[in-house]
Amino acid sequence: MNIGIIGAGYVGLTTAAVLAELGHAVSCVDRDEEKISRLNNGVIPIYEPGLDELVDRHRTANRLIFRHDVEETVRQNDIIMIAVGTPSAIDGAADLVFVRSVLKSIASALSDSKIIIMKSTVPPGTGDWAESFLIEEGVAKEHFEVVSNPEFLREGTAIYDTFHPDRIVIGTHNEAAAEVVQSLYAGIEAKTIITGRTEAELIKYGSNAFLATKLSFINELARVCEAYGADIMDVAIGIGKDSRIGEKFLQAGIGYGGSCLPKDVQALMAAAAAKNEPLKLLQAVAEVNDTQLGAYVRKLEHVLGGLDETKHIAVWGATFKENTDDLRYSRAVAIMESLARRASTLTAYDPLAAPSIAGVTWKESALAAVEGADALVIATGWAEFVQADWQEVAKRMKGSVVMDGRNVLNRKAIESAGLRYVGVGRP
Ligand SMILES: NC(=O)C1=CN([C@@H]2O[C@H](COP(=O)(O)OP(=O)(O)OC[C@H]3O[C@@H](n4cnc5c(N)ncnc54)[C@H](O)[C@@H]3O)[C@@H](O)[C@H]2O)C=CC1
Ligand SMILES: O=C(O)[C@H]1O[C@H](OP(=O)(O)OP(=O)(O)OC[C@H]2O[C@@H](n3ccc(=O)[nH]c3=O)[C@H](O)[C@@H]2O)[C@H](O)[C@@H](O)[C@@H]1O
Repeated sequence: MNIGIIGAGYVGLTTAAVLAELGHAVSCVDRDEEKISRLNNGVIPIYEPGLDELVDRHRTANRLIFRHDVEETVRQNDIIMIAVGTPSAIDGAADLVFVRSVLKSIASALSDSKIIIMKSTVPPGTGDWAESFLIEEGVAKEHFEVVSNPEFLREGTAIYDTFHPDRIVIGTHNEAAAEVVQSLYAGIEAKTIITGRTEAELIKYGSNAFLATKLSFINELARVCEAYGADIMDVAIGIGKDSRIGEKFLQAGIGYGGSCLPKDVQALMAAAAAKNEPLKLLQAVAEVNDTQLGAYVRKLEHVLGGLDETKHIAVWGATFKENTDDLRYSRAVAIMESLARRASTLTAYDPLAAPSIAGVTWKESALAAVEGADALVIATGWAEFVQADWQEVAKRMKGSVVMDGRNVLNRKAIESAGLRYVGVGRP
């Protein structure tokens, strides 16, 4: 099938590459001309394991093309997939400015029958609104069908997740359109859920909100463990073994970040509030996440006997999690901003990113960053940090405190190097 994907970000690029691999002819369009010209020169603008190889193979075989003319892409393809960003507006609601602008382009170019797939995460009711919007813009109803088809991939494992989804959700009551969308994914083994458009939109928000809830729950329980001298890692294993709860997403840490969980929690709260249904539970989920980092900084302060201009802190990790170069709502960046205001020296290292943060000096390696440090904070769970040479770290540090903000390190290896291990919610 011919598919035009609008938006060459994490979701657009991954979906484009996977659909090309499944045998479709894919055009991926972005209004960012520089991004498109880089893509046409074989430069992938994001770090996502496996994406470059897949894109390169299909681009050179002409199954995947990159362009910046949205209207022309709409004219030439039967299926249009919207994968543009839906960031938070000031009040936390999803800002649909990019979606609206894409719909305008679609309206100006649409003349024959199209299926318009909403891949972007959008609030409940957006599909209905998009349909009305296109009709108001003069498009005949019989010329299009808006279908919700939310995305559940995680950054860092996006290709694997897209080939092996837990489920494919298709939101439309139009059976023919549902069949076409389902056929796009032929070759992927997954349960397909065909439901209403608004239900599909809420499945996406509900899933991210539930994941965030699980994380704030375990992070709050980690505080209780800390107060009672118990180990949250053991407690999480014991809880997760109940198959009704599940073991995943119970890793306590300095809080969740990234471009989606924080924004989608806020957007669902805003959508609910707009219908006079305030979500108290999600309010608490966000609050726990917002305060998790402060609790950890206070712990560092306590362990060091004060956090002042005499202290040199090293931080490993800048991205919001490992295996990505994405810095959006990174808790690692937030911890650096907080520490830089108080410590005398802050040195940092990340394998992929070095954002400009006042007071932070970036080093070329993990070991260089710990030179002379009183304490080391692990803010992102990169494998390189987990496998660090702790004897060498101990030699280079001035102090001995290793703060594991992701509970990923091997405590024994650290302690046998003479260092002091401090996890989250661990004695
Ligand atoms: N990043 C992720 O892991 C996931 C994201 N999502 C959702 O997917 C959507 C996209 O997210 P990302 O890929 O992270 O976004 P992104 O910000 O990485 O990329 C969006 C792209 O859309 C382009 N764009 C914006 N307006 C345009 C227009 N009018 N015409 C053409 N191109 C336009 C931008 O230039 C940008 O390259 C969001 O709604 C997000 O919530 C869903 C699942 C996973
Ligand atoms: O809508 C989205 O964009 C995506 O949001 C998340 O994916 P992602 O943001 O890529 O990353 P996650 O793996 O969910 O991690 C989010 C944050 O939670 C943290 N986390 C995750 C798991 C855990 O056990 N503990 C924990 O602190 C991570 O370090 C990270 O900061 C969801 O997991 C995806 O299913 C969803 O498609």
